Amino acid sequence: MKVFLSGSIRGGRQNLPIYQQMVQIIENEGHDVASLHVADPHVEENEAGMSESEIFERDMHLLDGCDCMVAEVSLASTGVGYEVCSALNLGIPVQCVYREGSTVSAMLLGNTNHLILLDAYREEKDLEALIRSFLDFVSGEDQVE
Ligand SMILES: O=c1[nH]c(=O)n([C@H]2C[C@H](O)[C@@H](COP(=O)(O)O)O2)cc1CO
Repeated sequence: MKVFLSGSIRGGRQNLPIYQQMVQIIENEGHDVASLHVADPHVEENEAGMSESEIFERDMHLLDGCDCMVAEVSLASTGVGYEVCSALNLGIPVQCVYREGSTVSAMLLGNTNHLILLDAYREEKDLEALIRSFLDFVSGEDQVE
């Protein structure tokens, strides 16, 4: 599957190691991350030559080609919120993961859309099982034969 990883950029980069770990988890499961730039420590320098609309169009185009989204929502990021909402509007299933105790928006926590799954993790090591379970569910691998 093609997976869109969504994570904060201008909302703060302090969780970059978590985004990098998420890429590893998704790739180890045999899937492709369409938005590798989110986990790139040099994303802002790399994209300095792109206009704001080029960044927006590139991401929306990438999202449109994805089977699902995994979003890290521990930090408040306008772009992540926009991407989650865009995925839901496109009918793309979204897993939102966040560290326990984070201040997560009610627009996510209170969202009853059947395509959104919210999963809190206590430690980074808990992420792998959560993400793997979501990817298996979306790809249909956990369905009874
Ligand atoms: O330079 C960028 N490149 C880019 O791909 N994005 C997308 C991907 C991220 O999942 C999300 C981050 O949004 P924000 O920058 O508002 O935290 O938006 C966001 C920016 C900057 O807003």
